Amino acid sequence: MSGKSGSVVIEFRDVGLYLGGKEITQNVEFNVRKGEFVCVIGASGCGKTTLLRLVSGLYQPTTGSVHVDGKKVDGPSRDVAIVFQDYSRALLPWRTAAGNVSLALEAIGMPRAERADRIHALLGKVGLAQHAAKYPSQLSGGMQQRLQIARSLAQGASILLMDEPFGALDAMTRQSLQDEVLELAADTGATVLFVTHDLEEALYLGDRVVALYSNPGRIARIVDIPLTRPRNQLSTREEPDFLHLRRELFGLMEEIHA
Ligand SMILES: Nc1ncnc2c1ncn2[C@@H]1O[C@H](COP(=O)(O)OP(=O)(O)OP(=O)(O)O)[C@@H](O)[C@H]1O
Repeated sequence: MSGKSGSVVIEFRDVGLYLGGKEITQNVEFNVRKGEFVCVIGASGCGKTTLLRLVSGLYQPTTGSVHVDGKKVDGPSRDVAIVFQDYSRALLPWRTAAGNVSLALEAIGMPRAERADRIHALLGKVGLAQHAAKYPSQLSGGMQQRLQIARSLAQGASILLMDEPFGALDAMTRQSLQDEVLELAADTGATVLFVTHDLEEALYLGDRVVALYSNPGRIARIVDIPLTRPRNQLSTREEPDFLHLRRELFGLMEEIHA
């Protein structure tokens, strides 16, 4: 299903950003709705990560504004979590899976007596209930990613920002993690803004794809992805709509690079 009709949760309102005297983004304007999965693509250095930093409050726009749940972003918020590519470094190695989730609950001040149930429920939600006592080094990459997501949910985040999370992985692992993320997003109702270099990954995952021009980063096109869900690594990638959109986006990226 594409074109989610929920309320708008992320709004870029004519966002411009200068850093160190350089114009990094210009006139960026788009919305992401509740539960939507939006992918951002574009050449290296075009400002994809910058958009995530603007949503997470790590950067403040020079002009325009970014809003989350109708509120102007002016710093980090618990509603928004960044899922890092380097799973192993994002988790505390000396804490078990349960301990890593507990940390987020401790941070929001949840009393100890309530924590165990909540940890169990969150680990269950991401399919790690049987691995609560394991340390991150004993978990696969996919499990570590799910643990990061459980921790994000524990902190109360309903918006996940993912920055090329599968960049360094082999094709098979990448595909299985793509499916895990889609399943988790569907199960939790999270809103996802996902940065990738990979056009086909963007098409496979997204409800919409935002393609950026470089220097400065600005929107080239926003494309709806009307492919049915759940998606399937074989059949979705063979659908005529997928192939058509792939051709269209490749053409667009060639134009952008020309
Ligand atoms: N703190 C900063 N000061 C000055 N320039 C910056 C800063 N942070 C990012 N930039 C510049 O902003 C531009 C966009 O960077 P960004 O990391 O958002 O691009 P990207 O599209 O995510 O790139 P990649 O695909 O290579 O990760 C780049 O030219 C980068 O050099």
